[in-house]
Amino acid sequence: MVRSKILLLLRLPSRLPIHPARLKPRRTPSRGPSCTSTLGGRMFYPGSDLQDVKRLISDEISLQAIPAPAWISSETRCDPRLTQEPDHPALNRTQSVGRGMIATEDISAGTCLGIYFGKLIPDAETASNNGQMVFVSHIPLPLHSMSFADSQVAVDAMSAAAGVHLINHSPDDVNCEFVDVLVDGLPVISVRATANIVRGEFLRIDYGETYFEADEEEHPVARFKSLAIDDPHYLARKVEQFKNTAGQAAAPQAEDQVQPRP
Ligand SMILES: C[S@@+](CC[C@H](N)C(=O)[O-])C[C@H]1O[C@@H](n2cnc3c(N)ncnc32)[C@H](O)[C@@H]1O
Repeated sequence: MVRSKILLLLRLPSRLPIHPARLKPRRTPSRGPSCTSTLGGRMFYPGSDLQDVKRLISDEISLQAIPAPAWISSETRCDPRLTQEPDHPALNRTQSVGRGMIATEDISAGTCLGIYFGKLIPDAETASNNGQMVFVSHIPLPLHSMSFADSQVAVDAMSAAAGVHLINHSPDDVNCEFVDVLVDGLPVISVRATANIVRGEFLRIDYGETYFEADEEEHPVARFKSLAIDDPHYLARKVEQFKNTAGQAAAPQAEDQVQPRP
């Protein structure tokens, strides 16, 4: 069975079924676009070589094959009905969990929402440095990585403006999940909707039980819809956030909640 796992710059999540080690940042030269596999005319894994891909699609790994979605060659490699929100509130509204991904239209359960796109990192690099993951991107930005547990080949998700690597964590009440699939014969880590998602709803995915360590607190994330700046509730929410920051407790407002799905 192939298991997905997520790795973050500077820290490996110990909650997911992956190496319980920390990701050490290390800049190494890119190996260049030697992979000949393409999707939509673009290099699928620009930093990988063909051997990496062949190993991943060996007989040892059997993955469900899905047709290439229309958005596969887009910059974000995700459903165009998803967009980045710069400020995903935590449930108590005094904190934000950073950027998040949000649906701009209703999306049905089962939809492939995007793929975890990036460079393949081969065994030698993932296993190096006493089992600690190696950060192989030449881009000095915080990157997110996922890997196929059985293959030990990781993917550095390059920081596109938006993409499924920006989906925030929720321990329960998720509306999507990680799934390993083959797209046009290439193994990818995809994100699939597990429920009907309504317009304006934040995506919520389970990173796993041991992702958050002492240095980073896990917050229940809001199921709130994002509010447009001209929404009558927008200003009220900002005022409430300001008050909360000043130390006054406030409970979530019912009108902001996404309606329960059937
Ligand atoms: C895969 S990134 C998600 C995108 C991220 N919010 C950003 O702006 O880049 C994972 C990081 O988002 C933040 N995050 C996501 N969900 C969270 C949650 N429920 N509680 C606290 N932090 C969360 C944490 O900083 C975590 O390390």
